[in-house]
Amino acid sequence: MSAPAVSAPRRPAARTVLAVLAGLAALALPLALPEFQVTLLTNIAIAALTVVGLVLLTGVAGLTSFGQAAFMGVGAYTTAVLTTAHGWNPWLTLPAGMAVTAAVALVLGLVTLRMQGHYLPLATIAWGISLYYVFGNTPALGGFTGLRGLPPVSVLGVTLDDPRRFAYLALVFLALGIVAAQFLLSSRVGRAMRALRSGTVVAEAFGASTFALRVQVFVLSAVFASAAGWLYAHQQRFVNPTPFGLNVGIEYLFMAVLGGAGYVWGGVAGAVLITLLREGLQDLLPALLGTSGNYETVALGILIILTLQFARRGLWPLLERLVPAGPPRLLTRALTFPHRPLPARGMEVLRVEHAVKQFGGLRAVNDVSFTVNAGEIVGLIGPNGAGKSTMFNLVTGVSPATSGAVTVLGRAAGRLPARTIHRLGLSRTFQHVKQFSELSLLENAMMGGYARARAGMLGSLLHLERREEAALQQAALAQLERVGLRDRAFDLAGNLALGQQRLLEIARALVADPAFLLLDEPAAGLRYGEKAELAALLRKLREEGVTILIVEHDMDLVMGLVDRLVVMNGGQELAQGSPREVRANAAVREAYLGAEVGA
Ligand SMILES: Nc1ncnc2c1ncn2[C@@H]1O[C@H](COP(=O)(O)OP(=O)(O)OP(=O)(O)O)[C@@H](O)[C@H]1O
Repeated sequence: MSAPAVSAPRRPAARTVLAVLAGLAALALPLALPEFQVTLLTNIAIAALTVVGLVLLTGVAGLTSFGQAAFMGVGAYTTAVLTTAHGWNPWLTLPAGMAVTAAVALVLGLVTLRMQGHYLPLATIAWGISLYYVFGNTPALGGFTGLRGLPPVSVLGVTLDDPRRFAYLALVFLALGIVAAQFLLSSRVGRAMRALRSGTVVAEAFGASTFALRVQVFVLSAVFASAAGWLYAHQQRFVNPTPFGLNVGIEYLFMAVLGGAGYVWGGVAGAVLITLLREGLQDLLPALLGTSGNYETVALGILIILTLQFARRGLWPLLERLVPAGPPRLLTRALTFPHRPLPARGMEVLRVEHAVKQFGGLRAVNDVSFTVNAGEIVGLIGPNGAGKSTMFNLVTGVSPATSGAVTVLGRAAGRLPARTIHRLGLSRTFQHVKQFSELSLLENAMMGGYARARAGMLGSLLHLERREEAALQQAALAQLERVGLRDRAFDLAGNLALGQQRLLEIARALVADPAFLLLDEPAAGLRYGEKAELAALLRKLREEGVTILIVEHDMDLVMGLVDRLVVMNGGQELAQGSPREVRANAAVREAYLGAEVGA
């Protein structure tokens, strides 16, 4: 698929038309439906609001939570207590509930979000259960019988005590939640959140604090649930612990999974489907089976298993395929990012002194020392297992050296995290490409500019970072042009051949405007012509003053490109020098070069 012309005259995209129709239907439904179904519509909107928050947390950032219903409970109980016991106006208890929920989520998040793998979901189950019993066992919260007599919400003097009016309030909340979530996902913070799903390495390599991001998205999703809890409390005018228990939390997760946990509209679709199915099956199944019981829960369980089996990404991507996306739009009004001042030619950019990296009994890097000066291209070569990638990890802050010293751009890298080293001016590619295949080339490249922009989560939710975003788009397009991928900018990265994915990684690294570029086997998978273009690009970067350290096995490319070489073998430094000196070195020829590159 080639890039659609950005300036082409636009008709409204099919998806926009459908979204407008959905909006109009939502406006008409509270008036058109019988009252019982209007309440069902409100229930769907409330559930969908919670699930949209869960999509951001679970589907986008990859943090599975079974405890969202408990956060709804915090919002619901806060408004229940403040309105009934203290006479607060519900419009004041909404932000109060959000603040209390955010505080609870912050504490829980700080304690649990460092956990990896299965431990985090288990922790969410633990506090989901705990909060339920806190609600039920606290006399001031009415115990298991709950609190009643909550006042109705009023808007501009109109009391929303009628289900039809209340449905509009719930729909407005849901619409705001959907818009804010979409805004967030199309921002630099949203892209970094997506990167969290595949671990921390890429996000940290481009300057994001992954722990801070995890905490932020966790708190944000809890705040979505809190707003839903406030709605629920004022819809029912009564709260008790039952709707905030673990089984309800699990059902919200099912909604996200069924609809499509990676998609905001998938979360909404899941909430609609499960609520309607539960309602429909509750009557239908006992009639069919001739006996009463909660058979609808069994049926929904089977449906979830089938979804996990046959449509892991949920139903939304299947629906999306039916409706073509509109032409991509680029932002226009961009601010200007300042260029990073480059170190003066010849200044030391990297100093590695007696570096050792020990893995158990293995010394992957064993007493290696070398320097890289500004404006040079230095090649790090050696046979497989020589320790080159391990050395990259020491320099980039992925893992600290066991002993020895690494100084990058004037700072002792020691135990600095990768994000801090990146912000000094170092940018990198990976030996095993780390792309986000569901994002476009443009979005992938824009990730490289994370540290150049400032907007945080709040600014992104409110779309206040558009000029910064436009600047990131421009920077990304310029670098895609440089690596020859500009005309595929709107294609999905997953459609690229391996060689092109490597070029995309180089573009992403360049969007950061680096002073020091580390390339890990950039030519692997490239065709002959592409390799020549890569070499020309790297020479051009050197002319511009960028310093480059390159690990590469293609000796034709390396020998014609680099100023100096560092040769490693078995974790040790075997030789250093110009390509000519290294070619002539007998030990290097024996260990690595062999006869193929005769002196
Ligand atoms: N995290 C780790 N734990 C244990 N051993 C490791 C780890 N990372 C690397 N090693 C080992 O350290 C040695 C050096 O590996 P490294 O990947 O740095 O070599 P390399 O020169 O990059 O090789 P290649 O060219 O194949 O990528 C290998 O024996 C490897 O198995």
